[in-house]
Amino acid sequence: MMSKLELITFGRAAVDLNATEYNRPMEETMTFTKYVGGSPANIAIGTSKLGLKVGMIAKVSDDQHGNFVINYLKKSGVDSQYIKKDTQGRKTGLTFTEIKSPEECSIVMYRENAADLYLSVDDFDDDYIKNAESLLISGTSLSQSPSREAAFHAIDVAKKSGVEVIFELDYRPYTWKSKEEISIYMTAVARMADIVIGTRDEFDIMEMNINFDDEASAKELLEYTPRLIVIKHGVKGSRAFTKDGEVIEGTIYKTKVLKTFGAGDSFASGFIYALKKNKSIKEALQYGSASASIVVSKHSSSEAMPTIQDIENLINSHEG
Ligand SMILES: Nc1ncnc2c1ncn2[C@@H]1O[C@H](COP(=O)(O)OP(=O)(O)O)[C@@H](O)[C@H]1O
Ligand SMILES: O=C(O)C[C@@H](O)[C@H](O)C(=O)COP(=O)(O)O
Repeated sequence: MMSKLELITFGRAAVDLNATEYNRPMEETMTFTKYVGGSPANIAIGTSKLGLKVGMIAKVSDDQHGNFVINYLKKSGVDSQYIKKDTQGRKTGLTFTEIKSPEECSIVMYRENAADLYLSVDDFDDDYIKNAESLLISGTSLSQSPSREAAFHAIDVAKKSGVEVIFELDYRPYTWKSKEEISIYMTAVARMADIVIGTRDEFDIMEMNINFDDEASAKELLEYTPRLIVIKHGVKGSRAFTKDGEVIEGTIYKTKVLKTFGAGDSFASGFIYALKKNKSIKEALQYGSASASIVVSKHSSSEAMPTIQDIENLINSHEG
């Protein structure tokens, strides 16, 4: 029997096509390099590379792109038995990235009829979740049915079995129908989760621009299930808030930035790994930040994920 999974990520496994030529708009970019992408897939790869036992629940296209994603996840050590192939011809999502300058990056997602949003409750076995330590849900999987119901079911199974639920807000402005819908579903899951991670902008979207303030956002959620809220602020770092009123500041490791995307998924990977290894929240923020610093200096969001040695070398080189 397989040993217990420490983490299952749920949702999008897709393809990133990152501009090979930097410092130009997408209109003028002629070549792209292909990587596995999709926030939950990136986090599965990142945490697996750090040494956690990780599985993923996802749905990809039944074609060469789906094969590429599954093969890469397997090669990265991610248990892929519940990465299903869509039987109705739906496609693996594609993300094209533009690197105009290290500070000016953007992404264009092709997600019409994306296979991951058709992940359904029939695509996985409840026991798979029951036997894991943690389940990571990405906000995008809530944007459309049947993936939305599948996510709520997965959370329900996790909660009934004492499996920790981590919610990565992962807001993408695709496939949602209205601001109210985003807020309703994201808030419902955030209130049920044990740990919530998101950028300040993502909290603003979830809250429909009510708080604009980390303390207020954290206070509101900490009255429900969550024990830990992490609010990220890009180059300004991050802040963690605990149920017993602790506020922990996370700083950044300055680096030569190649592109800005990938920071969130690598941060989550380092942060979750450190928590699993019983590091303090302060240390977990350092691991997340070091991991992100390494990934923003490289070309991809998945292949660039650091090893534990890379992260600890970076942290140690700044000690004192
Ligand atoms: N330019 C950067 N240089 C070094 N670290 C960065 C940089 N941008 C982000 N990070 C790190 O990555 C974390 C997450 O970045 P952020 O941009 O807030 O998330 P997201 O990528 O999800 O939008 C930050 O809290 C910080 O630790
Ligand atoms: O999540 C996606 O589908 C796209 C990602 O694979 C892409 O690399 C990206 O945008 C990463 O973003 P971030 O980690 O949230 O900065």
